[in-house]
Amino acid sequence: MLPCKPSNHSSSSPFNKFPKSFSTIFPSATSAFTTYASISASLMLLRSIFNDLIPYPLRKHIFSAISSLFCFFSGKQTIIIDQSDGIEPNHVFNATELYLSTKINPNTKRLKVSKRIKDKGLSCKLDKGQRITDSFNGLELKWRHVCYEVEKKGNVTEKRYFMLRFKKNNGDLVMNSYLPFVLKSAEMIENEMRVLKIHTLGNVHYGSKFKWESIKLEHPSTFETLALDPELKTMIVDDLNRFIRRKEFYKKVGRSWKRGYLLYGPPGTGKSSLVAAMANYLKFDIYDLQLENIKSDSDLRRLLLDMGNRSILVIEDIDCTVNLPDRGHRRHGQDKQLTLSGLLNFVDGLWSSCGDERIIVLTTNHKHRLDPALLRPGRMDLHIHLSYCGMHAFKVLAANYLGIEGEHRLFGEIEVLLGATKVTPAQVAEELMKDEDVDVAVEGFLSFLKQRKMEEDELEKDEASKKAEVKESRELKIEHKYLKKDEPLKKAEVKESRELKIEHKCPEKDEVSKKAEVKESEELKIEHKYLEKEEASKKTKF
Ligand SMILES: Nc1ncnc2c1ncn2[C@@H]1O[C@H](COP(=O)(O)OP(=O)(O)OP(=O)(O)O)[C@@H](O)[C@H]1O
Repeated sequence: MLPCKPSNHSSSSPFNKFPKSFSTIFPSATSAFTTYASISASLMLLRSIFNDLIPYPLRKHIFSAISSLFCFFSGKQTIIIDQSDGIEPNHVFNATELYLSTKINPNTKRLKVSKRIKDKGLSCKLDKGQRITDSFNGLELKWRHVCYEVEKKGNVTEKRYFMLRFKKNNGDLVMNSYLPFVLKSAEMIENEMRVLKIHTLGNVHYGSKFKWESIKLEHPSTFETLALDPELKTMIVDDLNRFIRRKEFYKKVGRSWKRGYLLYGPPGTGKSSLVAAMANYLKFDIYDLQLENIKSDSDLRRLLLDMGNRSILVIEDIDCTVNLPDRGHRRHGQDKQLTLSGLLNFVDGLWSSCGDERIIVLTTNHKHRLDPALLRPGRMDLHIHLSYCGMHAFKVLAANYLGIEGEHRLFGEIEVLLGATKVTPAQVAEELMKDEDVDVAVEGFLSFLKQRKMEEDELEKDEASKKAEVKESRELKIEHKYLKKDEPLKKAEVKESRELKIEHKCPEKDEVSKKAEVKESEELKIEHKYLEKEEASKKTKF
């Protein structure tokens, strides 16, 4: 530690080390402060006089003329990016703000930090007046965030812009490469930070008009956690990637940039989980449309037009939500009802072109019940069948729920049973969650499968015996019918035989009568002979 020197104004004062003239040149701290205060007061006075005397438009012109003059001599070029373009927000401004928030460094003196409840982390922005230097392809780019106040009819509003300065003659590079790079980077950052939402029809309806209401989508399903056949999974992911990167292709071939998926399969096979995985993968919002709440085609049209881009419209259980009459079956006086054609119009009609990057997903447990018009190519581009759990899907679930990477001693037995039973991924998931101990959980699942197999076998037996019963009763019915059919035949036969008998009896009768006739003729003959004899004797007497 340095020893404290006693204060001695005579020779030890630092000021005394300088020549006498120096202390007269530099004023004391008090007089310097007084001078500063009076200068700034005069400047403020001048500023308010300037503001009062010169109207705002003229002031603006003066300032811009001064800054142009300054730019001319400085050898720099300047780009101004205003907060708004007329009444619309300026997309470049928002993108710049987002991009620059990633360029903040420890030298940045003042930041604005915020976080909304739904945001993932803190968001930092440049405060007004702050500067940042960026570099791009060896070019130095100086940004400044400028805020100013505008007074209009007594109301003061704050306006903001970003000022970008760079060396002259680099305008082309900045306009054609750097600013597009800023926009692209901002889009990527936005995707990264984007809070996905699920929109549903609110309970409240304003003047009988339903409105979308949204909450944060927190479904954790991803393609990694989804238990699907690997080939099917790859096919779906490839299809989504192709759809996203083919904006220009859709334009070229004259199709609206949308894609339709039909997911079908038994309950609990992961249809809703697949929709959530798609949304998380693409960073698309979900619009969950419950058709049973919609009364007419015009309601449907309005809701669909209210949807945002980069979204997935989901209509779950389309086969049982509503009974949609089609164009031909619309009853007279019911023009306002919801129709199948109204829905189809959205799927591939004119309304479908209102909006970009839209995916439509219909789900059903019974594909065969759907109207063929809905399944026509071009409406539902891909039909995805989600089925019972196979070994691949089981391994994904075992890894997710129990952390089993690779094999387990009971997997062989499980594979055989899975091939012989019908178990949905939802049932597997439920069983695997029953215990935290891996072995206990897998053993539990194996006994569940055995139990299922026994139940299914019994059910099969029951069904087989029922089928046999049904078959038997059918045969009996057929026999009965045959017998019934035979009865008139038999009656006819009996009648015929009777008639034949009668006919048979008749010749007997004839014989009797013939005999009688013969007898009669014989008697007549005898009578005749007797008469002839009598006459002959009479003749001899005479
Ligand atoms: N393929 C799967 N991969 C991972 N988990 C799944 C899968 N299928 C079902 N599950 C699990 O089962 C639960 C229910 O599945 P989900 O709701 O996706 O089935 P669904 O086919 O949509 O059923 P429903 O037809 O009844 O709506 C999910 O929360 C998930 O935990």
